[in-house]
Amino acid sequence: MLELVDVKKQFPQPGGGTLTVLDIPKLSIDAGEQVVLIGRSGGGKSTLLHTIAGITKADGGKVIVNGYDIARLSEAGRDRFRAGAIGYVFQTFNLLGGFTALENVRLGMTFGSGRHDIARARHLLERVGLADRMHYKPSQLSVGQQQRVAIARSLAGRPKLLLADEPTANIDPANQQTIIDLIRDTCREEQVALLLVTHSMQVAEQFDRIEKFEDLNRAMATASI
Ligand SMILES: Nc1ncnc2c1ncn2[C@@H]1O[C@H](COP(=O)(O)OP(=O)(O)OP(=O)(O)O)[C@@H](O)[C@H]1O
Repeated sequence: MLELVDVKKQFPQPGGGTLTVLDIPKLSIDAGEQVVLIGRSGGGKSTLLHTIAGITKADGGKVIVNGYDIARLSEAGRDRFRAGAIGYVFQTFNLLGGFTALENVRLGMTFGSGRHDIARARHLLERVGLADRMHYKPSQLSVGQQQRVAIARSLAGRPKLLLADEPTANIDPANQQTIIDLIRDTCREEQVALLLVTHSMQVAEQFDRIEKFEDLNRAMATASI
């Protein structure tokens, strides 16, 4: 369902020169598989997730999601493809502050199917335990509840792949495991493949497949001037 081949990404640096952040010969994830990615801070894990999602365009190589090489698509094409095939859970949730939980989840469907499936939005919010908070805005929700809305939104467009970038980084320890369980269980139920980045070994050890970023990536973020 996901296959990366010789994916490269460089960034021009503010002080001059270029930083090679990604040089990944190969990474594959099967349909419905759950993979955890660990690695040192600043190594390029978020850049990898952005590249898989098509938020960032790879400089070279293939990023094949569901049979399509998104590295060959235009920015608009990547945006459309992402909306229909990929869910994303951000560290900082990225909810729209002016909209309720239900509206945020419905907006997650807009680009994918072009339809607002209100029943599905409600179902997802019920699934993440927010049946009684659907009409609350993000500022009226706890941080953990906001992340639950973000999880519901990420699945709204019926993605085949969910990318979760340190989804518990801003959650208090007592609620971290609940969020991890929620992501893993809903992915299983919806047969969504999962690639989850974490700094927590306690979280990583729960996965059958642990990938170390340093083993995947030849670049190791060394600057060349
Ligand atoms: N748009 C950009 N322009 C220039 N450099 C960038 C850009 N985006 C990321 N970088 C650099 O790429 C490197 C990798 O960043 P990235 O955010 O992918 O790391 P990370 O592994 O996700 O880190 P963390 O675990 O701390 O979140 C960093 O050194 C960062 O400064």
